[in-house]
Amino acid sequence: MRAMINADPQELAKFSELAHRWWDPESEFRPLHQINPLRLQWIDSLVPLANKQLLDVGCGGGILSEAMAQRGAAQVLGIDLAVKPLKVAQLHALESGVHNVDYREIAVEALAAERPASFDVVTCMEMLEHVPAPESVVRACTTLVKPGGWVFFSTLNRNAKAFLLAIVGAEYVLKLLPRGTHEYEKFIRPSELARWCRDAGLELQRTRGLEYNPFTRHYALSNDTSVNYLFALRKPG
Ligand SMILES: C[S@@+](CC[C@H](N)C(=O)[O-])C[C@H]1O[C@@H](n2cnc3c(N)ncnc32)[C@H](O)[C@@H]1O
Repeated sequence: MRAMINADPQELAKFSELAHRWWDPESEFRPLHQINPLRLQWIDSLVPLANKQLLDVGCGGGILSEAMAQRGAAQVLGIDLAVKPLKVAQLHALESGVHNVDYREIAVEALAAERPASFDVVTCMEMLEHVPAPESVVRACTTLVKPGGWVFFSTLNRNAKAFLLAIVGAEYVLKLLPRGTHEYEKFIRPSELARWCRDAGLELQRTRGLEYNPFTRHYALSNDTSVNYLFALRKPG
């Protein structure tokens, strides 16, 4: 019997369908391209990535995985369950001549059973709001990181402002994202994510918000976690 996989096939199909545009900075993936230098810089400032073993969970087309590899990581493994984005990621790394990144189609829970305590840093960005049981992803990421290592999550908060900005604004008014990209019920309050992390055995170190300015069309890190936010956590050593 096949084990139950913690994934929504419609979500995976959605990302596969758009995969060929992943690296087009003017496509639906423009927001990921824009936030990438900000999150990369923040992560690298907390835990210098050079010579580290990194895991990027829900890596998609590899925007963050490849950037972390280029920062000098010893090795980056990007995993996802959508096949086409992984192929795009692989091809892009080949074209960029980046050799210290690998991609694999495997559930994070399965990798946790295979390679516990193997990574210095685990990143899982903009992914938790697309899975049926995000707390299971949090537990698996905790298993995968070495004692003393760091885990980073980013996701969307669940409140009226996030609904207005991340769904009505981004999908319907500004059309930054295709309609149906996000489902409000799957958004996660910081208090919920903090509880799952605590229960898994992670200690919260820092929280940052990500703000979008529709006039300048730019993102910035801020203290406002009401829409998009990031957590930096550590597994006790
Ligand atoms: C919005 S994209 C974010 C991609 C990347 N993490 C980034 O921030 O640049 C969400 C990704 O999560 C992946 N995803 C959704 N459900 C997943 C699951 N259950 N396991 C692994 N990846 C999943 C999708 O295929 C997609 O690549």
